[in-house]
Amino acid sequence: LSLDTVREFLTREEDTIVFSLIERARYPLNRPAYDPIHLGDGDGAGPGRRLNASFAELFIRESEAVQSKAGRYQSLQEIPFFAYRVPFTLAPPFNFTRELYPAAAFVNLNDAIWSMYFNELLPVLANNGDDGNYAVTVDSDLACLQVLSRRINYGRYVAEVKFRGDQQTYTSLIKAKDRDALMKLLTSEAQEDVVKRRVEKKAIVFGQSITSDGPIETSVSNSSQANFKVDPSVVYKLYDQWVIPLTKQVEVEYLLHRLD
Ligand SMILES: C=C(O[C@@H]1C=C(C(=O)O)C=C[C@H]1O)C(=O)O
Repeated sequence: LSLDTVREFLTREEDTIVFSLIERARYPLNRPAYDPIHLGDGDGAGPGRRLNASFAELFIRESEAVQSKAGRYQSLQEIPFFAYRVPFTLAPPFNFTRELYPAAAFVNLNDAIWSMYFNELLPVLANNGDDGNYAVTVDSDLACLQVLSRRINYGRYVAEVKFRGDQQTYTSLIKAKDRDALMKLLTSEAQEDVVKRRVEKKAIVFGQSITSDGPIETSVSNSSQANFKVDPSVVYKLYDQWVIPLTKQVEVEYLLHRLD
């Protein structure tokens, strides 16, 4: 684990993030998938009874339960949005290397990622409309949520590398519980700028229609503005306002538990 290898990991996740956003943007908003479910008469639940969950939430819970049973969360890189008590895994056993400090490994911002995704990102990602394809739609939401969670909560690994690289300074700031100073120390504005410009470019390159003889666009021109499968400025904004700030928040929370 080095700063180069963790940054390589984050760079590769950008590809998955851009493609998962492209997939979600294919479908209209499909609002009923996100409304609380009302059970009808004759279902045994009483008339108009309201389940305190949406179709999207039920789908994600059930999907995660299967993946939990299959061992997805045996790797600390993966963190589910819901807690499952699954006593065994169906997967072949594997001894994952444990790079994280055990008492800090639990840190994650899945709740914040969940509400950011549904309240802020989804409304600008999907066009209004309803085509009834609820299962494939929320399956694409799950793909987005899983990769955003993995990327943002990977801040734990970034923080571990930075801690090991400057143990003395970090240790005194952690002991002083000085969040602001920790945030400042782990921030690299130059790196953030590289990340944001690169991910916007990936949205431009990955999100255009490819023809066998035409050129590949690498920037947004007036003629191409409306043609991208996901708006490159939305992807830039996603990183600028949420992905990077949340990753840094994970880093700070992890560091605050690094000496526990
Ligand atoms: C992840 C890092 O830590 C911070 C967060 C960044 C990000 O989320 O992309 C980029 C630079 C740093 O301010 C890093 O240094 O690479």
